[in-house]
Amino acid sequence: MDQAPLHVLAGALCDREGRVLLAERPAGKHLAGLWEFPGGKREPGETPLVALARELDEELGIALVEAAPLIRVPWRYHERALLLDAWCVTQWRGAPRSLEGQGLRWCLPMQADPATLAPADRAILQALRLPPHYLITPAEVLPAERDFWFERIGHAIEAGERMLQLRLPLWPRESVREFAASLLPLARAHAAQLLLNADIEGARVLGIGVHLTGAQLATLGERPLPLQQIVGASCHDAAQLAQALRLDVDFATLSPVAATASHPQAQPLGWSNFQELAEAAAMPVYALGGMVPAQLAQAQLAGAQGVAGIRGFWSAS
Ligand SMILES: Nc1nc2c([nH]c(=O)n2[C@H]2C[C@H](O)[C@@H](COP(=O)(O)OP(=O)(O)OP(=O)(O)O)O2)c(=O)[nH]1
Repeated sequence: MDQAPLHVLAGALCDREGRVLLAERPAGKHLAGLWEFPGGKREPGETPLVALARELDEELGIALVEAAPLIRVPWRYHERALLLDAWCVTQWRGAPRSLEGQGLRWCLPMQADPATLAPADRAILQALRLPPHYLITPAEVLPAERDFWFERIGHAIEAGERMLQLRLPLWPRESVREFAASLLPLARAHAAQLLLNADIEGARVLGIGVHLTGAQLATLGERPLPLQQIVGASCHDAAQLAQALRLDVDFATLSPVAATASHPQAQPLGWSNFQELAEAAAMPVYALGGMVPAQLAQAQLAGAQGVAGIRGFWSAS
């Protein structure tokens, strides 16, 4: 019989400049030489926060003051199953120093190289990088409405939205690419991510992200873009989330959480099914379907990275 997974705490110390502290796993330990977030195994009788505070004290000589849950990543390294429980540590006392001879370095999450991290930490890095909102354009937008939507998306980016999917099924593919290219300078100036729906080749050429459809998930054999370009995937059940993980995507949307006008025939998941699926997925998951930005706190309580949406979001931004 499988043993219960090892419960491992990981603390992402976030400083005022938005940098996080990475530690090198010491020689002789499992995954030696790879970078990780400081932490370690929970001991019997400890709560997660007590275990995290102890590890941060032992490894870095700091006292934990404030931390919030970030993501829980179920992972398996050969025979070793673990639950990597990552917290965002926003306040501590003392200056972190290497007490176990481990290398330490501060870096912005966008500048960390995922290939140098312990494999399970890629999901933590994505959770640090990805924003709480994911906006998707309404499917019925016509090519004739281009200028209106150019302005609308521009306003959303200027208002602070950081990730947008261009899903424009009524437009010729070339027009969507041209539209994305024209939005890119503004998006880059604000560090906002643009994703094309399904158009892997367009995303490759433009150097932007792609959001994979369920049909693409089923047929692709590997991640379609380099790690520097973001890849999302539309999922509706555990099998699709598992396939998204095999393809090494950066995040998934899981839908429909609630009844939604765009997919009236789909059976809503509800928050409890959403939570079960999101917690079993080793990647950030956005709640999609009938969502409005005001549901962010509820979605995060259910283990979501954030909320994604079409109608409820454009009216708000
Ligand atoms: N601490 C930590 N461990 C991680 C991360 N990512 C990741 O895959 N792991 C794995 C590596 C190990 O298999 C396991 C944690 O073990 P550990 O060796 O750090 O635990 P510990 O500090 O209690 O060490 P020890 O005294 O038992 O040697 O989790 C991470 O970001 N932080």
